Amino acid sequence: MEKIIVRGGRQLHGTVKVEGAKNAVLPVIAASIIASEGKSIIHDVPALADVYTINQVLTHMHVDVQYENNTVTVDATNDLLTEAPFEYVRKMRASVLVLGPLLARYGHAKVALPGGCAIGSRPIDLHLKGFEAMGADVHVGNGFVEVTTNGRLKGAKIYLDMPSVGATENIMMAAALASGRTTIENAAKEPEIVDLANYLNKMGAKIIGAGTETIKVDGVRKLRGAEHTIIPDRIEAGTFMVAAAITGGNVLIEKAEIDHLRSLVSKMEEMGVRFIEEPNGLRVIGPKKLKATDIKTLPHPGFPTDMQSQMMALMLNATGTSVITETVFENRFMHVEEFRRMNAKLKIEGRSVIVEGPVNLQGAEVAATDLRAGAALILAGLVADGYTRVTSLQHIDRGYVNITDKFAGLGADIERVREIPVQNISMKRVEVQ
Ligand SMILES: CC(=O)N[C@H]1[C@@H](OP(=O)(O)OP(=O)(O)OC[C@H]2O[C@@H](n3ccc(=O)[nH]c3=O)[C@H](O)[C@@H]2O)O[C@H](CO)[C@@H](O)[C@@H]1O
Ligand SMILES: C=C(OP(=O)(O)O)C(=O)O
Repeated sequence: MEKIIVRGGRQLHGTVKVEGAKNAVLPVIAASIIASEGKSIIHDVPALADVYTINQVLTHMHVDVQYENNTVTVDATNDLLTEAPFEYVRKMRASVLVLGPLLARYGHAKVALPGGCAIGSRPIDLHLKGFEAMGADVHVGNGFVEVTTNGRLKGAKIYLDMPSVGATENIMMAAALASGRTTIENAAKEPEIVDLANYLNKMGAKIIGAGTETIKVDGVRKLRGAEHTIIPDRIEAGTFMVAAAITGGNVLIEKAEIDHLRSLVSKMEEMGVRFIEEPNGLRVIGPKKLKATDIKTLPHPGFPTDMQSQMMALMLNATGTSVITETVFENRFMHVEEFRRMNAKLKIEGRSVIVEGPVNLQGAEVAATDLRAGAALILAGLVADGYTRVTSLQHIDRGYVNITDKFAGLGADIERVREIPVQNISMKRVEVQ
C-alpha cells in the first residue's frame, strides 16, 4: 500500500509552481470532441489521474488523443462512438461532460450514470433539464443516461435552479451547435467556465457572458480544433497558500492568479496571513499566531468548497473558535473523523463544523476520503507532532501532481513510500524460520 509520510515541524520556504487547472482541463478536453475539422492543441495539461481517465474516455470513443510534455493533441475528425461506459464514469464523474458535445455533434450520447460519491449525491438533473429544453429526449435506465435528438438541438432559455458548474458547461457545449440562441440564467461563474467558453470561442463558437450569471450562446453549424492554454489551478494554489500559512513560512506561489482567489485571500488575511503580489505569482507569509475566522462555502465568487477541508486544517491551528458552513455539498465533512484521529476538537452541527483552536495536532494514520481531504491531512501533518501517515492516495492523485515532491522542495519532511502489508511481512518471517 502506498502512503505519504509527513513529519511535522518544518517551516516552508521557497517557490512552488502551480499546474494547469484540473477543473478547467477536463471540460476543455471533453469539448475538443465537438470539432469535426482540425486538431486541438491544449497546453499546460497537468499529469493527473483524471486527465488520463478523460483521455481514455476519448480513446474509447475512437478519438485520436496524444499526450506529451503537458500538451494534449486531439483529433476528433473520425466517426466517433457516442458512449462512455461505467468503467470510466466510476473513476471520474467529470466523464459526464462528454454528453453535451456528443449530443450537439451526433444527436446521440449514452453515458453511465455517475451515482453518488464521498462528498454528496451529486445528481445530473440540471444537465438533463437543459438538454430537454433544447429539444432532446432523455432516457434513464439500466444504469445509463441516453440523450437523443432528431436533427439539430434548438436554442432555448434555460434557468438553472442552482449555478451548477457541470450543468453550465454541458449546456454551453450542447448549445454551441444548436440552432438559434440559448440563454443560460443563474449560470455558474467559476473561472473554469470562462476558460471553457474562451476555448469554444476559439473553435468558432459564439458565446458571450461567461463569468456572469447570464450566458448567451448563438449556435453555429460546425466547430474546428483550436489551440488553447489551460488556466492555473486555483485550488492547488490555495492548498500551497495554506501550507505556507500553517507552517508560518514564506512561499512564492508561481502562476497563482489572485483574481481567482479573492475569497480565500480575504479569509486568510482575516486570520493574519500576509500576501504580496509579485510579477510571477503570489507570495504568502504565515504569521506567528493565526486568528480564528468563519467561512461559508458558496458558488464562485464565494468561498470554494474545494478549499473547505484545507481551511479546516488551518483553523485547527488558529486561536479561538472558527465555524465552517458547507452549503455546496451535503456530505463534505468526511475528513472530520480523520482530523479527530489527529487530536482535533471538531463538532458537527448540521451543515456546520465548529473548530476549536489551537490544538496540539498529533501524527496518526489517516485516510484521504476525497482529494481535497487528502491534501488537508498532509497540511495538518506538516505541523503535527511526530509522523502522519496518509493512505488512499488514489484520491490525491486525481487532483495533485507530485504533491510530495512539491512539499519536499519547500522544505517539508515528507516522502511517499510503498509499505509491505503486515500479513506479507509475517509470512516472510515464517519462511525464514
Ligand atoms: C470537475 C469539476 O469541475 N468539479 C468541480 C465542480 O463539480 P460539479 O460540476 O459536479 O459541481 P456542481 O456545481 O454541478 O454541483 C454543485 C451542487 O449542485 C448540485 N447539482 C448539480 C448538478 C445537478 O444537475 N443537480 C444538482 O443538484 C450538486 O449535487 C451540488 O450539491 O464544481 C464543484 C463546485 O464548485 C467543485 O467542488 C468540483 O471540484
Ligand atoms: C470535488 C472535486 O472534484 P470532482 O468534481 O472531479 O470530484 C474537487 O476537485 O475537489
